[in-house]
Amino acid sequence: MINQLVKNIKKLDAPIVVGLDPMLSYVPEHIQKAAFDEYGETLEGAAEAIWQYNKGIIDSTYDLIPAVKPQIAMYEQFGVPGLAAFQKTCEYAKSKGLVIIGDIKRGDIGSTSKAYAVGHLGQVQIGDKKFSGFCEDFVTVNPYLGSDGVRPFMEVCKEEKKGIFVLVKTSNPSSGEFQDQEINGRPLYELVAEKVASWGEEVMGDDYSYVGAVVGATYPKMGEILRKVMPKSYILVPGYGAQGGQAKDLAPFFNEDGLGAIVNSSRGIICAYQQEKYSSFGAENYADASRQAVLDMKEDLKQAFVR
Ligand SMILES: O=C(O)c1cc(=O)[nH]c(=O)n1[C@@H]1O[C@H](COP(=O)(O)O)[C@@H](O)[C@H]1O
Repeated sequence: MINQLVKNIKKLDAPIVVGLDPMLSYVPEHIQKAAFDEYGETLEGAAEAIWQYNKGIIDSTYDLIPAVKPQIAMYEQFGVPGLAAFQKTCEYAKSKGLVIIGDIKRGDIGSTSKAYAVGHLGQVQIGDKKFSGFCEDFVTVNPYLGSDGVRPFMEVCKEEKKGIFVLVKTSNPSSGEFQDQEINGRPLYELVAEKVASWGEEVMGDDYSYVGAVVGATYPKMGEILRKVMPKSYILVPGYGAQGGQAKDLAPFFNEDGLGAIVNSSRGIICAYQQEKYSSFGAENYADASRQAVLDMKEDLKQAFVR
């Protein structure tokens, strides 16, 4: 899948992933009304609303972007119907040729990580048959439990030719509380990055590894160091846009050839119609506003390559 992701990025000249993080308050009134008329103001109604909202965004952007990143928390808040909307969103995006990065941030003791990996990236054995519970191509993995919490994901990735993005330096304001702590004079995120590089060598695609990393756009200086520590790992870069990360700071995350990183924007794209800049589209045309926001992001990111 890493080969497919790189291929899509090259073809579209767009190192962009749209984060499908739907909150009910983002869903335009007319979509909410139709869903609630059909299912009532229930979990099912909310799940239908976020699915229809996602579908509109996918339909208006799939030809511009290589991948989407649905954040499972936004779906889980609506319980089982929400998870069904997550699955429907992943399947639909896949049918449009998009690579799916499931933002699930899992990681546990080995046997439990194995179940997460099988459920989201692999296939579960039932009797003589195997079934895919969910169908992502990549998932995000929390490395706090160490190698035995990550290796089960790597094993499934090897079998299924899928991939993971391991949290190395996250974009949030408190990320330094633990991640920047020094151990023998070196920050923890650098030690995690070294581990990512060595795990990555075990499961290589053509040019990049099945094991990628997450590094926040909000920490570009660290991004510069981490790019060098993990030369074969693709870096998923969240934090652009709504969290304040700017295109001018993104150059260090990329290699000289413009590859090596993919930048996520969730609210900046999916809620574009609620921003002053795109207000002329109106709620009815929210998906067109999202398309314009992707085109503007693509243009904006070109600054990252002006070194
Ligand atoms: O793994 C992630 O994607 C992630 C890591 C990180 O360090 N920071 C971060 O914001 N994210 C996710 O990226 C998305 C950012 O959303 P926006 O701030 O709306 O673009 C959310 O789904 C976050 O959960």
